[in-house]
Amino acid sequence: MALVRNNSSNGREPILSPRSLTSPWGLTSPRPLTVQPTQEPVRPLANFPPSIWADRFISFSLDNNELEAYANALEGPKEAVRNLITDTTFDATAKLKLIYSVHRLGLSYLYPEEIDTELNEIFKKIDLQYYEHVDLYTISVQFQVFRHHGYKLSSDVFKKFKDNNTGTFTDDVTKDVKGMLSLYESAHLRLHGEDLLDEALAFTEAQLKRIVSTLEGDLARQVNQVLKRPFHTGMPMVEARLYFSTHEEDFSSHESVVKLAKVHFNYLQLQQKEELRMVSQWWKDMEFQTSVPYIRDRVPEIYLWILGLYFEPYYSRARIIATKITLFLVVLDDTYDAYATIDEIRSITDAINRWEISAIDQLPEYIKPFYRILLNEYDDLEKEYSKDGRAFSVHASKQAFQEIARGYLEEAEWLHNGYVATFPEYMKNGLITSAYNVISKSALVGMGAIADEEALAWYETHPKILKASELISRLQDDVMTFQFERKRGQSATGVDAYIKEYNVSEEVAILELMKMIENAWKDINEGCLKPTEVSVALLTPILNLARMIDVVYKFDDGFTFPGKTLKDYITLLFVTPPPSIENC
Ligand SMILES: CC(C)=CCC/C(C)=C/CC/C(C)=C/COP(=O)(O)OP(=O)(O)O
Ligand SMILES: [Mg+2]
Ligand SMILES: [Mg+2]
Ligand SMILES: [Mg+2]
Repeated sequence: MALVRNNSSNGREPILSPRSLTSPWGLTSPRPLTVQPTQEPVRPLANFPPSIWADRFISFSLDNNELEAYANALEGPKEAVRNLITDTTFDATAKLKLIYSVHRLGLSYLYPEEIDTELNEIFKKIDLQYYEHVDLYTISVQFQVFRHHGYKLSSDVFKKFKDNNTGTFTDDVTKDVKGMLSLYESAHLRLHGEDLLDEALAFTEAQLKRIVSTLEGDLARQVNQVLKRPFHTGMPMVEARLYFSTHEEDFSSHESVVKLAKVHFNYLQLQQKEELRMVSQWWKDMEFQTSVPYIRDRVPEIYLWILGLYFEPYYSRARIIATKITLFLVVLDDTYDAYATIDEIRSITDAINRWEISAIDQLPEYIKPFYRILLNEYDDLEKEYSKDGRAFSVHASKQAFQEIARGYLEEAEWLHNGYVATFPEYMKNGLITSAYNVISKSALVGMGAIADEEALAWYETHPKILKASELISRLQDDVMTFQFERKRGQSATGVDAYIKEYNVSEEVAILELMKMIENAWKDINEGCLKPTEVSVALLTPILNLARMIDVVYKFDDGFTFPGKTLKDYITLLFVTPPPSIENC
């Protein structure tokens, strides 16, 4: 029986034999597949670029005394900032500005109750009339700070900036760069039906682009930064570092805030470098580079992705677990998309569904080590978490992993049969292959008591906010990866399904998918407003997953080709020294 994928009937370019496969970046297949060309199947090799980091992060050596010293150094400024947040002599404007900065610096998780009490008090007394006499920048900061923390301040606060006669924003707005910048940030918190914010987003974006080259200093840096990526769609840790270096004027009058931010950056970097060392060492020890050399070798990138979900120090173990499981997903995805034959895919999927070590015999040799490691890791997790009654979370992650394998198989069957799914059919499977169900459930495993059975039951209802995050993942990835995937013979992307379903051009299909992504962001924003269905601690990773898709795929396929955005992020967080704490 020929172990060859049927790629001729899908109407796309046939996959070339490995011998003639030349990658877009000029490398020929590194695999020794040409040794027995008559017996070896034709594999859909992608020749993914290698890791840009090699073993760089393995050599890190944590000095526990240093980590402890930072932990101790955090205590003083932490209490000082708590006192600022609860200080009764601040007026509302000053208090909201402070809380805004604390949040943007990635510090609000230290004061959840205090911040909520303060905001609640101020929000109760808010009178929309008050905003009639307040400038655009101040209103925008207040709008954001309330929405960041789930308080639905009405977008009507911006109404006065529109000219009733022309229906557009007033000249005063156009002259106020800081105001526009802040309105642009605010607009990303928009909800369904907030047309004013839709308009504000388009207007401020156009205006800021028009004037950016005329600006200087911090303001120029701030505008360039926000145009690249606004805070709301960015990775919180990176946004905190950027905010610290370009918005000093916002918080420099509070010495304790400056000090806390600096020590916090230093503490977190040490902890995170150690976590990255651990997963890098594990990856090396598991010898994936030898057993599955055809995959995208992306340990720092996947660790970064998970760090994007949650950066709080107490989720250290949770990050390690979620990183490992996400790395398993990379192996699985690339095996299905860029190596295995359809028969092998069926057999691997079956083994993953059976989930028993005896199933290893049915697998092709190259995937056996992966299968063994997968089962071992989950076994270890089950043992570890049975002790405190949390094995349910491990089971949920495992089931989601089995489900995604079936989803990947479905895509492979479509491809094998030369079938382009209908759009609804594609989306049903696409939400599964978005990987965000597996990742978000796996993220719960190490989160501790907060991620209890009730939390999991909520996940199992497939809530709107999770669906939205999955949709953003699936479609933003498709929009940015479909050309590369199509060239290689894959046709299971949302772009192709949309074109087929609605008989539109590729450009129109992409625009429509981008609109769906925008709408999903509004679902996410709505899902984060009070009263929330579950605690903010459980919602935030879902919001952050959507943010990470924007980070990775806004400009290109940043995961397959990680030399731009992700390289910069990894360098900033794990290589560049944080702000020095000397003299503070
Ligand atoms: C789908 C997606 C963006 C998932 C994000 C979560 C994540 C880190 C999953 C691991 C697998 C992965 C990197 C898929 C993206 O590449 P790809 O374009 O090859 O994925 P595809 O084969 O599903 O299109
Ligand atoms: Mg893939
Ligand atoms: Mg895939
Ligand atoms: Mg893709």
